[in-house]
Amino acid sequence: MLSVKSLVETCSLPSVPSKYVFPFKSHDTTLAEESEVIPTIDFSFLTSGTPEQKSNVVQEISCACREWGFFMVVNHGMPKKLMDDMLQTSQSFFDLTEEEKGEYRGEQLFDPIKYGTSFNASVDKALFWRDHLKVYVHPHFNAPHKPSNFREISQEYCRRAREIAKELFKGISLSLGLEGNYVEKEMEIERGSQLLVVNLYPPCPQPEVAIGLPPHSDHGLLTLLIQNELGGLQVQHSGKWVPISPLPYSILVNTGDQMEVLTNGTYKSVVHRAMVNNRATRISLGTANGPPLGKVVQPAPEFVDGENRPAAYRGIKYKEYLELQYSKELNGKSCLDSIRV
Ligand SMILES: O=C(O)CCC(=O)C(=O)O
Ligand SMILES: [Fe+2]
Repeated sequence: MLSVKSLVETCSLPSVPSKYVFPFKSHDTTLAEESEVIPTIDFSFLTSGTPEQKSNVVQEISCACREWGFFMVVNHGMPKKLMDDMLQTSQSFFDLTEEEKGEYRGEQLFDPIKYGTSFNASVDKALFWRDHLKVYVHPHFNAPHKPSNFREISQEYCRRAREIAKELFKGISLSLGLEGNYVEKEMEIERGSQLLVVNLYPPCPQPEVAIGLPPHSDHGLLTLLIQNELGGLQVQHSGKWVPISPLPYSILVNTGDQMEVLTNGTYKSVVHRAMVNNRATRISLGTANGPPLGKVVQPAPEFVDGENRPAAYRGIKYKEYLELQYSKELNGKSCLDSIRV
């Protein structure tokens, strides 16, 4: 199937082709007040703050996870140049010819490197205004061989993103009143999976009728996301859509479905979507940090209490959960709903 980038570049489209028209409902356009902003977490307090600063930031993580499931991390130590280089080499990947990128075209969910469009075009009802590159980067590192600097840059970027995720897992564990290494140990993060997802949203002639990514929650434990200067991400909060305008060089973080299952719903995954624009290409780059693919994730005993609080989800291998998500259209939290007890 034609990539959106090729569609835009080869045909001068006056309007969006009908298969890209997204069935928005009227309330889908309700935006939250501008005063609604996601919490900001100062990462440096977590790693090198005074005991008081650390305990405050753990408290802030607790509120952010309970009330939002989405927050912006600053002072995270990821070098700015590395963030710029990562976005740049990702853009260069999409700038390769379709023939060059075609090597990585595939429909198999667990292909180590997969270039494509939409989400799963064989089940998506409407197509999404989005091309993507998905690379499994941990525990086995993979990278496309073009552009030539992609391997080196993405390896360093993903390594650092994993380090940041590990510290956040510590903060999250403490915020749940557990030992700092709880999530890391329980979810075997040392050999856990990390999936790099690059989203390319070319300019769209009718941004109000198409969507980049429909409302969905992320499948993993924790997603770290960066983007170029163009907005488009919106997070669902108290029934309204909150547009996200991240500070330059901040990292957006959100809790995913595995976190909701592990904590038996204490920390929920959050629904978000990507809107498109008619000005320029937006690029976003996420790393989904999860347990090993073979790990069965189920509500942990710490969050289950007999009949007072029974397990609300059935245990399922992370790999099978990914298969389940890929077998249906991407639609809010429908995948998580299907494993609710
Ligand atoms: O493009 C964005 O801002 C969001 C991307 C996203 O939600 C995802 O890749 O799962
Ligand atoms: Fe997402």
